[in-house]
Amino acid sequence: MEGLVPLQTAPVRVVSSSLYLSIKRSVSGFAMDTTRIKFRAPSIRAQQTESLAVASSSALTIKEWEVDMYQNEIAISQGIRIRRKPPTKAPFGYSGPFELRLHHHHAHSPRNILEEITWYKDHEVSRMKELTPLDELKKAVEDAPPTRDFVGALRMAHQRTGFPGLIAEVKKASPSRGILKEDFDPVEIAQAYERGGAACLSVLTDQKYFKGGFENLEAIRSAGVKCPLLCKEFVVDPWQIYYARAKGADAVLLIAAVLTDLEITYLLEICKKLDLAALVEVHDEREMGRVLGIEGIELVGINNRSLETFKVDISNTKRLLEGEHGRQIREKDMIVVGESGLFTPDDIAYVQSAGVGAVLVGESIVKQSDPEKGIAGLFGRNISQA
Ligand SMILES: O=P(O)(O)OC[C@@H](O)[C@@H](O)c1c[nH]c2ccccc12
Repeated sequence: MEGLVPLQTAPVRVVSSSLYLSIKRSVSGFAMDTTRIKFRAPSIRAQQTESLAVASSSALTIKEWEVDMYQNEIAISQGIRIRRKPPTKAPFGYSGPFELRLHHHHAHSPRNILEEITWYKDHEVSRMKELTPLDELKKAVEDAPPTRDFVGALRMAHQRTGFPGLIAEVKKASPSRGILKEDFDPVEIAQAYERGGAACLSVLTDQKYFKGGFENLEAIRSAGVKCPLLCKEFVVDPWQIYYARAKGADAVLLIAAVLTDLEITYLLEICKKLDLAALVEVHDEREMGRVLGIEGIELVGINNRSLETFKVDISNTKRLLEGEHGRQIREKDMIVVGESGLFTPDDIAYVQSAGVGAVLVGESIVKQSDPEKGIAGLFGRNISQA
């Protein structure tokens, strides 16, 4: 946590600035005062305006490039391999303090699927923001009905059944498994999950890679499903949190492999403000260590699938809960969610004995012609009643 600015000085003003830009300004502490550059122009004489504008825009381009580079430096220092944007060439041949680093940024194509999704998301979000600016979302959020208690629902289900609380996933397809269900009716699936005893639901909202959508989230909510809903997205910008809340989410996913510690801290703060639960997802020891250093996390997900290689190994959950990390998790009373690759009652028993209080399951139950029965098959008994 060293190097973090206290939250009150971190920029809470998210209007029209991307998360990573605003955060990085505060982290690296250098003066990137774009407002000043812009505001100075009108006050000078007309014939100077144009050349100044050119100079300012070069200065701005350089500063923006530097900001990206600083962002990468911070991420690299935290062991984050996912680059948040395709690296661009240094503007005007300028390399600043990064001369020695530049050879790391040659690859202009994504190195793995998570990086590809993250780059695409950045692009998608900037387009969506133009259609629905943050101010508009803020108004929608004010009028939105209150959220339902995601964490409470998991704890209650655990008490009621003696099994880890189930987050059942409404997922049509994935980059690793292709189409999971052709005749996909999100509302029907959600209702079947609820009847089958799911504590909460996870709804994929990514269109391009998972064939999901925010319309599914909205439709499930307005169909009267009572289970709290997790918006399963690749969050790279605070705008997405407001959007998820406006579309009926009760919780959002934050992936530690793509977000720096400060970004997670900042996004958690926004979730708190909007009454949303946050599921912070890790895949390895390093990410688990980082997440344990961040205050205020109630739900930590251990993904058994690598989003870089697609390799699935459920012993990942056990490994990450051993030793010092497991001790800290118990001490903090966090709920651990075992995620991905769970198919049988033995799999459930295995991750339960490793220490999870909840599981996130998609493929094995969504594929069934009757997802309600799929849940009973997964647990080895009907969990819809006590
Ligand atoms: O279908 P599975 O193997 O049961 O996995 C569900 C869920 O864990 C998986 O969809 C998931 C976990 N973390 C993610 C992050 C993004 C997209 C998807 C995921």
